[in-house]
Amino acid sequence: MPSKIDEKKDCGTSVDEAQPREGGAWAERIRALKNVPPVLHFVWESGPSVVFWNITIRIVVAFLPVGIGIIGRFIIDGVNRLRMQQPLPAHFWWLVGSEMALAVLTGILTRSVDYFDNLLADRYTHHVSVEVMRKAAALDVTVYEDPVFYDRLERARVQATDRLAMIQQMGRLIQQSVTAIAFSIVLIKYSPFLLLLLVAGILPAFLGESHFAFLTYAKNFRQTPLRRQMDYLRQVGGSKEAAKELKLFNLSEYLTNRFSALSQTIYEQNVALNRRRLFWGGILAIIGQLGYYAAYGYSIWRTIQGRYSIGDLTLITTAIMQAMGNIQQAFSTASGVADQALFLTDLLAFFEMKPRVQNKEGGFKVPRPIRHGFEFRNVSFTYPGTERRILKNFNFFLEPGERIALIGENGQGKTTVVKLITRLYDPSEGQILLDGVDLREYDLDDLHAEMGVIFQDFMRYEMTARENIAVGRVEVPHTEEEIRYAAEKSLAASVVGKLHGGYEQMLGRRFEGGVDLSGGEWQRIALARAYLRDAQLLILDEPTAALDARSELEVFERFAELTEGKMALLISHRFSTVRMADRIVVLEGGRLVEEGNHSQLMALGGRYAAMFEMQAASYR
Ligand SMILES: Nc1ncnc2c1ncn2[C@@H]1O[C@H](COP(=O)(O)OP(=O)(O)OP(=O)(O)O)[C@@H](O)[C@H]1O
Repeated sequence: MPSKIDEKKDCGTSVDEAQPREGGAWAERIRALKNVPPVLHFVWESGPSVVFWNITIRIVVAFLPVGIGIIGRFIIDGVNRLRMQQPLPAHFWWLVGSEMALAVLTGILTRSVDYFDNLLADRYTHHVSVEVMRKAAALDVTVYEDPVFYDRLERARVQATDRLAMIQQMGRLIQQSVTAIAFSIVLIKYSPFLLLLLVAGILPAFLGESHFAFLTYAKNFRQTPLRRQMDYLRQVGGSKEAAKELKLFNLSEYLTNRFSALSQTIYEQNVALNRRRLFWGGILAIIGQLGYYAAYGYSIWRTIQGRYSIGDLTLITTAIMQAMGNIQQAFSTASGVADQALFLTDLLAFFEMKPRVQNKEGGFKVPRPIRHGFEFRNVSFTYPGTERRILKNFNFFLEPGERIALIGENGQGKTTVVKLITRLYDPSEGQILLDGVDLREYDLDDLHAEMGVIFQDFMRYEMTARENIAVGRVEVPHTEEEIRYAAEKSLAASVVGKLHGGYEQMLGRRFEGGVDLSGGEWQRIALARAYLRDAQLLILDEPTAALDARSELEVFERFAELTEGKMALLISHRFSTVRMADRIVVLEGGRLVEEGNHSQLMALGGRYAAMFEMQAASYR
């Protein structure tokens, strides 16, 4: 049976997956270079002064080998003069001292470059990770149901945290280019032909390297879904939640085999590519060597002819080696940067994603108090990327001071109503009004601030008990009394009372000293969050399912007290709770089919009465 997710084509945001194809490699690579400027911008933003010093020192370091080479030439020619019975040139020992000073300086500055590289990488990782988290938070909940988005988010996360190499490469590219240019100028001074020989030798190797770097990227890109599956299997295999089922259904072996099969596929693809790279890389490297020896042979020949001195030959040899080494490295670093830039396609695409649910600039503040309440006017809704209409011309209102219970069998659209009233989604057709004004006209943050919502699948934060309650309202500081009051109301106080560390007790098992709670206990803690919010609308979506009947009754008695004068929307399958509502709304097939209070609906003898009787009978 296809899952909900399988059915989706597009979920909330336009995620156009530009799969890199092997054929379009070069065009793709050149296009990817447009990613470099925005990334440089990120790098710059992470620490302008660190970037400045990094580049400045690298440029100084880049010139040092040229200086050392040129001084070396004079030293060698000087010594050679002795052999020809001539005196040492003036300042000879100064030259030796300067060469040594430059060597020492190179050592010091190279270490400083490492220091600034690390500093910058840390800052960049921090900066981009924070931006990724902010962006992910700003996107619709819809995108989290989209596997394409997940792949992209995962790649973006890796790209945000794994770019030390890229930062170093960019710096090195500058340094290598400056050194290569400086030595090339030295060579051109002797003979342009030398430089030509070098470039001819190096170019094929560069093209080969770049091509394979792209293929590696394309391979990694294709492997992302496999890696996600592997991560999932690894996570399930080691998770606390799954441990019981894994043992009892004997699933561990099955999961391990699936993991191994995926891992093997990835391994084989990697080996195939690495073999090709080894073969072609080797051939192209030989061509490079030929270029070097041709230039070397040419200079020896000219020295024998007496056109170059021994010092010249030494300088030329150094210059050839350094120019060749640096050009080669600069090419491969540039290719590395282009490759990294391709990876960054995902990061940048992620940053460009736009949420469907937009916050209106300068939107209205939610009235305090709300006067007329919420109204669903002919609302229809289809989840993005699916065909089925979940709500069909749904009409419904919720007035101030009312407590409404929304009931219906599984999958009738109750939670969907909550998602719409909280603007996690916008209706496909029709309107939702608050005090007669479309919800979309209100400031989204302000709207959310007026709602206290606890969903069926509420979060269990692996934080202290206090923090688990306090996250209900992080916008403003709260007092100790407020936390305790919320805990009293939700019955969480008795749970906290039993904890060794009280409100400071770490919950969950992930961190040291943490203790786990039962489902019902977690639920009470989560409920306290809703109570902590000074919201005008409280929504509880089956929040008490894990509570025993007595606790649930107690929670709702308090709920009734607490919501006095506020609006409350309650979803529950327990009729003992539902009957306490001022009005009960029955949903079926995405439509409102009955509404009224308990006695009215019982008197009507319709669906509500039938469902109520069915549940009552099961208790008899
Ligand atoms: N994100 C989604 N994408 C696509 N379809 C969805 C999504 N969420 C829910 N649905 C579908 O919408 C229908 C209504 O779901 P909803 O969660 O609103 O039902 P419900 O009445 O709250 O059910 P329950 O009592 O089981 O909680 C279901 O058939 C469900 O499969």
